[in-house]
Amino acid sequence: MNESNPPVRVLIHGVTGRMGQALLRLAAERDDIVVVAAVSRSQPSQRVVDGVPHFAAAELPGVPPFDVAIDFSLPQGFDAILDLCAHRGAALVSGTTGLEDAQRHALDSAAGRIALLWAANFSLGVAVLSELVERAAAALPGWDCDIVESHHVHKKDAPSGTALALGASAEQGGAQPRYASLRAGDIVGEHLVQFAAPGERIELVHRATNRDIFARGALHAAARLAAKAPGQYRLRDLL
Ligand SMILES: NC(=O)C1=CN([C@@H]2O[C@H](COP(=O)(O)OP(=O)(O)OC[C@H]3O[C@@H](n4cnc5c(N)ncnc54)[C@H](OP(=O)(O)O)[C@@H]3O)[C@@H](O)[C@H]2O)C=CC1
Ligand SMILES: O=C(O)C1=N[C@H](C(=O)O)C[C@H](O)C1
Repeated sequence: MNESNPPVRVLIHGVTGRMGQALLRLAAERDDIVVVAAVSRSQPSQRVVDGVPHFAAAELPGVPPFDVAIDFSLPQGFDAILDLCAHRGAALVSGTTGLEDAQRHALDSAAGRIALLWAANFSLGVAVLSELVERAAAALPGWDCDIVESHHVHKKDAPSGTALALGASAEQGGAQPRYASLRAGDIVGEHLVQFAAPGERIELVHRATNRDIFARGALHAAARLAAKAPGQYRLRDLL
């Protein structure tokens, strides 16, 4: 880090969650990012943790200045962080899944004012899988296409955001995907895309075994997005 590039000031939204905790831990290892605020739905048990001020969702309007928010919360929390970023002119990286259509439209319109990246999955492996799925679908017209996703028992939305994004890639290639969801134990995230025809089957699988991969991808994107002009960006634009 040289003196002309001060660290990007980050707000973590959903800090008490599985992803929020990984983001906080991994952000501390980087010198291009400084976490200036951390927000959860409920009142924090400690006001400052390791030098980072913590806030409840109701206190969001009063958080200190930040360059980019990283949001891994729930759909109920999404509107408030999008509004705050738009109001403050700050960038937003969001991985929150299960958003309503109206929330996706709000993202599209906010892109006129701020730099935005929403991605259903921040792993490099899923980005590559997505391209493979589109190619396979295009090469296998008329084959059955089924997407099976498995996650931990605490996950609320189904099908997962990643399954729906892989389904969109399959549709791009001409397939008509069906979905199945499993919730079991502590599975971090598995996605199987199966193409089947009489007498043969192709299976493309991604298995995430550690959610640090998602957190690293989101932190990397946030560090780059902070300097971007308003607009909607894809993960691959920021690699
Ligand atoms: N795109 C990707 O690569 C990935 C996306 N995800 C998605 O990220 C999201 C979070 O996942 P995970 O960490 O497992 O979830 P958790 O349930 O563990 O954490 C949710 C977090 O959001 C907070 N929260 C809930 N409601 C609100 C609200 N109204 N306002 C502000 N904060 C709120 C919770 O606070 P409190 O503790 O106070 O309730 C908590 O900090 C999910 O949508 C999941 O699907 C997950 C992994 C990867
Ligand atoms: O909730 C999770 O855990 C995950 N959610 C994302 C999704 O809905 O696809 C990404 C990953 O699979 C983990």
